[in-house]
Amino acid sequence: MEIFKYMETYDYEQLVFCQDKTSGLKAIIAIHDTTLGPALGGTRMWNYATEEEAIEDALRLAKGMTYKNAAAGLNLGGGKTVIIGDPLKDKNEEMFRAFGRFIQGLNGRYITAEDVGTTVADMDLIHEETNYVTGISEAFGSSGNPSPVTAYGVYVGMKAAAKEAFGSDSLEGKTVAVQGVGNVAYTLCEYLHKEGAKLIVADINQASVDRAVNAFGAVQVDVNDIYSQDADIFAPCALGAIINDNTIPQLKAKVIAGSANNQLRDTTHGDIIHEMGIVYAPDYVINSGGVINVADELYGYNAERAMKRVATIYDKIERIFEISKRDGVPSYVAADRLAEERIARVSKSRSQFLQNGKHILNGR
Ligand SMILES: NC(=O)c1ccc[n+]([C@@H]2O[C@H](COP(=O)([O-])OP(=O)(O)OC[C@H]3O[C@@H](n4cnc5c(N)ncnc54)[C@H](O)[C@@H]3O)[C@@H](O)[C@H]2O)c1
Ligand SMILES: CC(C)C[C@H](N)C(=O)O
Repeated sequence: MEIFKYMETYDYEQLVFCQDKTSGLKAIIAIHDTTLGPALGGTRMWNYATEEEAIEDALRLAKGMTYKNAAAGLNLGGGKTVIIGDPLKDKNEEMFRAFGRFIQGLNGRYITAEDVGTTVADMDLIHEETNYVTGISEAFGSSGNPSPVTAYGVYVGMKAAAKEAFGSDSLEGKTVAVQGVGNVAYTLCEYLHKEGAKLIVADINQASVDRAVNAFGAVQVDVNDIYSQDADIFAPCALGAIINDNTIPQLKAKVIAGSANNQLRDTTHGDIIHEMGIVYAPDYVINSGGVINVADELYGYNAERAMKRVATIYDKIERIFEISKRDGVPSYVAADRLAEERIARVSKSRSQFLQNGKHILNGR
C-alpha cells in the first residue's frame, strides 16, 4: 500500500503509529479532516491479520467519521484509532494508559470514544491520562456506553426509511432481518419488538442470538442465510462491506437500515441497490446517534439534549431521500453531498483572520 498516495487521494491529514513495548500497545490513529473541529472517532480493537489491513481500516473508518460528524451537524472533524490485538485476551491497564498519553500528545487534535472491541472501562483508563476522551463512565457526569443511543438513532432512521419505502413509518407487523445482535442491535431489537415488528436474527455468537430469541421471540437463522430472508427490512449491525456482489442478489428486503459502519463494499454497490429500488439509509447518518451522544460531553453532558438531537436522525434521513430524488442520485451520494456541502460552507465562513494562535502579529 502506498500510504502517502492513498492519503493524498482521499485528503487525509495525519496518520500516527503508537507503540509501547511494556503493554504491547500497537495503535494507529488516523486523522482525516479537521476543518470543522478536532477529529472525534472511536477506538476499535481487533485481531487484524496484517498491519496493512489495520491501516486500511483506520483510514476508511476515519474518513467515515468526517462525513458522519459533518452530516450530524457537529463541529467536529473525523478520526479513528485501531488497536491491533484480541480484545478478549490482549487488553491491560497499561495499554490504555499508554494510548491515553499518545492521545494527549496530539494536544486536542484527536478525541476518542468506544468502538468495536472497546468499552466504557477502557475509556476510563484512557481518561486517567488525557481529557481528550468521551464515552467515559456516568460516574464522571459523562455519557457512558453510546450503544443504546446509537440504537435509538437507528430505530428512528429505520422508521424514516420505512416511510419512504412503504408509505408509513409504522414498523408494526414488518419483518426485520438483523445481522449481528451485539450491543447496538440488542437495544434496536427491543424498540422493534415493542412496536410489534417480527425479528429474524443471526450472529456468530450463539449467546447473543439466545438473548434475542428469549427476550423478543426472534427467529434464529444461519449467518449465511440472513441476506435471503423474506424480510421487509435488512438491518446490518455487525461489520462492514456486507453489501457486495455476493449478497446483493440474495436480498429480498425493500429497505436496508442498520448500524454497521461502511456497509457498502464499494460505491458501485450503492448504485446497484439504488437501481434495484432498495431504500438505503446511509450508514454514517443512521448510526450517528452514538457520536452525537458522546460529543454532547464536550458541552457538559445533558442526556435530554443529546436524545433530542439523536431524534432528528429521522428528519436527516428524510432530507437525504429528498436530495436523492431532487438530484437523481443514490442516497449514499446524497448523504455525501450533505456532508461535503456543510464542510465547504463552514470552511468558507471560518476563513477570516482572527488574532489568536501563533502569528507574526504576536510579537507586536
Ligand atoms: N456501538 C456504537 O455506539 C456504534 C456506533 C456507530 C456504529 N456502530 C457500528 O455498529 C456495528 C455494531 O456495533 P456494536 O457496538 O453493537 O458491536 P458488537 O461487537 O457489540 O456487536 C456486533 C455483533 O456482530 C456479531 N458478528 C460479527 N460478525 C458477524 C457475522 N459475520 N455475522 C453475524 N454476526 C456477526 C458479533 O458476534 C456481535 O454480536 C459495528 O459496525 C459498529 O462499528 C456502533
Ligand atoms: C464516537 C463513537 C461513539 C463512534 C462510534 N463507534 C461510531 O462509529 O460512530
